[in-house]
Amino acid sequence: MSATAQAVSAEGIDHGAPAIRVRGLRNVFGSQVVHDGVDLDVQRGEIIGVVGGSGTGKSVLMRAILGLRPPQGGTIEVLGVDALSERAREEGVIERNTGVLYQNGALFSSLTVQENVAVPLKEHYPDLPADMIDDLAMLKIRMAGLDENAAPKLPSQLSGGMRKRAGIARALALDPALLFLDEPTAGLDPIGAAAFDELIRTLQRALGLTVFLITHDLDTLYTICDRVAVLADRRMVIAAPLPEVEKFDHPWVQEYFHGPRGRAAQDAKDRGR
Ligand SMILES: Nc1ncnc2c1ncn2[C@@H]1O[C@H](COP(=O)(O)OP(=O)(O)OP(=O)(O)O)[C@@H](O)[C@H]1O
Repeated sequence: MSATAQAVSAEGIDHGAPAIRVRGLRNVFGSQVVHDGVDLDVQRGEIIGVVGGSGTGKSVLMRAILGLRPPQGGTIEVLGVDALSERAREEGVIERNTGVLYQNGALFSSLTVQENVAVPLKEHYPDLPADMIDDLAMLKIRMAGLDENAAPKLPSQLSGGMRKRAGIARALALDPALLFLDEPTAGLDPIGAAAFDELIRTLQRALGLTVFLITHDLDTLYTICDRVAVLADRRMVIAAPLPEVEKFDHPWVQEYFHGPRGRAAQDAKDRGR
């Protein structure tokens, strides 16, 4: 078997391919064109921060990459797999290799934390014995920085920060190569947000994850993102390391990074936050 053949798994995952490759993506709702020619490459093992004004289509982009909503045009590859293909959808390839933390945590309110984390395990590995599922769920709960005491609690019995950690535990359930986070620090106080950023960075390094992170939080961009991608004018106007993005000549970018909040975040980074 050649090296190339070995790098491609039975389910079609190409371990040499970029984590995400989007070309010419077009998304339309009725008469509203949200994306018109979005291109994006996400490299293995990077944390990419996706920013843009409200309604520029950050969540729509994430849902398209996850195969949750077919776009009106363009191509999407995730780990070398055509994410829009029938086969990928039918076999759940993208779902099995990605973990997602939605904005509100999206936990099942009637299930405990441990039961929530077990849901994807039971769905994808129905033959796993129950005690093994419990052990795996507990491991993910600890990896997300939660105490074991949180496991039997319902989401309503947790603080906002703990709920997000429970969401991360569930996102990690299937040992994904890619983690998608939709505004992970929204609603957290600054100390909680900084701790959450730290958790993401630690997990990314320890597990070699690729992280696609939608955020409005400038501190998150400055502290943990390797590159920043900016959605504006219905496309990705730049995807580059922050120093390059800060200098990019675009009105939204200039306002965002050099307005009062942008300057405060830069100062905080310089002081070591
Ligand atoms: N299911 C849908 N039906 C109709 N329009 C939609 C749908 N989903 C998204 N849109 C529209 O697409 C645009 C982009 O939405 P999206 O949620 O991706 O924005 P966003 O960049 O994530 O915004 P925010 O930063 O405010 O969360 C919005 O104008 C929204 O109204």
